[in-house]
Amino acid sequence: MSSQHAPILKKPVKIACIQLASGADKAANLSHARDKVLEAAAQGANIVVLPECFNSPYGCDYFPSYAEQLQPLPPPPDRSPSYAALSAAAREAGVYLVGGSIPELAVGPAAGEGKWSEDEQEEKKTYYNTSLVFDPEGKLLATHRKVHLFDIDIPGKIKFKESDVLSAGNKITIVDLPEYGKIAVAICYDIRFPELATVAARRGAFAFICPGAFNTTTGPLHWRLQGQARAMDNQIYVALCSPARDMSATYHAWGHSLIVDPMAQVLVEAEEGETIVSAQLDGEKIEETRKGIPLRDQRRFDVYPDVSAGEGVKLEDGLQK
Ligand SMILES: O=C(O)CCC(=O)C(=O)O
Repeated sequence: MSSQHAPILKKPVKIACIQLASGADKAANLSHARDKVLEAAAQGANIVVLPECFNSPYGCDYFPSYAEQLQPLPPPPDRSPSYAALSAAAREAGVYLVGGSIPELAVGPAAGEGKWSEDEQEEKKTYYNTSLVFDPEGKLLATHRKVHLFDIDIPGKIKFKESDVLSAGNKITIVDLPEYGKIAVAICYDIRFPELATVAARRGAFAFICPGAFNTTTGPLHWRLQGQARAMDNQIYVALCSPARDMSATYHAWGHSLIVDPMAQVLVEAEEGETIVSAQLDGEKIEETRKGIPLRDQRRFDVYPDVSAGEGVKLEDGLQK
């Protein structure tokens, strides 16, 4: 067996997606998320996923007022209560925690644009949609800033323009969970760009994990399909974690958190209310799928380029300090 075909998931792992009901009260959202993470852990989950923007309502109007400054890392609890809550929940529950996403505020040099005077720093505010990943000791393993901003306009249905407020991240995020192997983390609209999952899978990820908040227009058509497509193309597991739907909110999340196996079978799928869905992931299933349909040995990089290769791929290499 060549190293390319070595097992990519070292042992079976149970993953849980928490389809969280959040409201306008950030402290209440954080405390509720903690309870649900503990509940998922009590059900045997080793990796727990929260939804996109789990500490706030979702929408451009909310990003600045809910944003927290993460850098320099680690932030003290008064600067980032969400970081503190996620780290504590991961530790308390003893799980790897993909902390959905939160609006992040980067100020001055932390925004990555060089060095400014204090006055100038005040003016240089950059917002990101950022996911934080913690280990079972509560240590931050990685951050992912949403790479593809959700800017769409479907006349009469939905118009959304994250780029009015947010800046885009510029790294593909692959996180090593030492006991299990590598996962890829992306956020919502990122899933529509198949390169991210393909790069991650070809670089050894066993799962593509995507906190997301599709809506009642695109959700019914594309949410499950995107999950199955990324799983099928790459012969890996995919987990999509949505907020619960709240018809009193300005944005109506689709819900339907789901977990897909490497054959693109949906193992479990929620409806729209608050719930936890979970599934056992098994490296044997990945290997069996790849043996049966041996895409990995049949690619024609003499005919088209390998998107996962070369200097052009920008990976999260540690943390954005
Ligand atoms: O791609 C879609 O249809 C929805 C994406 C989205 O809601 C998001 O990126 O937050």
